[in-house]
Amino acid sequence: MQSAIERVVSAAPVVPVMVIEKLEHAVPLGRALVAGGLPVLEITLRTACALDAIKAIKAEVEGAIVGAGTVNTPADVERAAAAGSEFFVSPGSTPRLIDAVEASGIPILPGVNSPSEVMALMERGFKYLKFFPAEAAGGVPMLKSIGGPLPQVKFCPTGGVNLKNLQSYLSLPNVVCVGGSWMAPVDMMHAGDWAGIEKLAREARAAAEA
Ligand SMILES: O=C(O)C(=O)C[C@H](O)[C@H](O)COP(=O)(O)O
Repeated sequence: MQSAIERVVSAAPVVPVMVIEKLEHAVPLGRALVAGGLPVLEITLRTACALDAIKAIKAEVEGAIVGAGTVNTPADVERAAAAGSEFFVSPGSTPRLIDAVEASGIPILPGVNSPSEVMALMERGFKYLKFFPAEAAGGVPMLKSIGGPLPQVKFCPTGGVNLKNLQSYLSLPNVVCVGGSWMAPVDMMHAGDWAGIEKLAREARAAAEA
């Protein structure tokens, strides 16, 4: 399972967190992000059309690696798996959630923001975790501190990450990629500004590789 999530977190340095309000936005949004160099897509289960959006992007967006975010309960695991999610992301982690994910056979990036939470998941064999909410939970200094005693765990910081601070996270030895919603703004989706979203994705990728 950890090699499966490793494939996901290694595929792109920045993971767009997508809140899709209209199903017809899903495919053009996915295409814009992939064209901008961000193939790993996290579709949050926060909206009514999220599961259909996952299905549509998987069927129609070439090159996308499609995952579900906001996977909070065993029921979420079941419906996100049925929609064809290739990976899951959760804001936090509970034993019941992790049991359900393990039974599904689909890899997850579970959310944590404290050493005890990291250690609980290390006991279960996890090496890749989401650090959430990254900025509010201590940001770069917190990840540096966790990396002292627990260097074997790698993180995808998400929550308050943006074009300005992403390099400070990616330069840490225990950060493998970052996530964020800034390159998929809801107002640009409603305006159908897919070229603008592709440009934001391209900028994010370039900043991550600078
Ligand atoms: O929806 C989820 O499952 C989450 O866990 C939260 C998201 O990862 C953050 O909301 C993204 O944060 P921003 O980039 O600051 O918007």
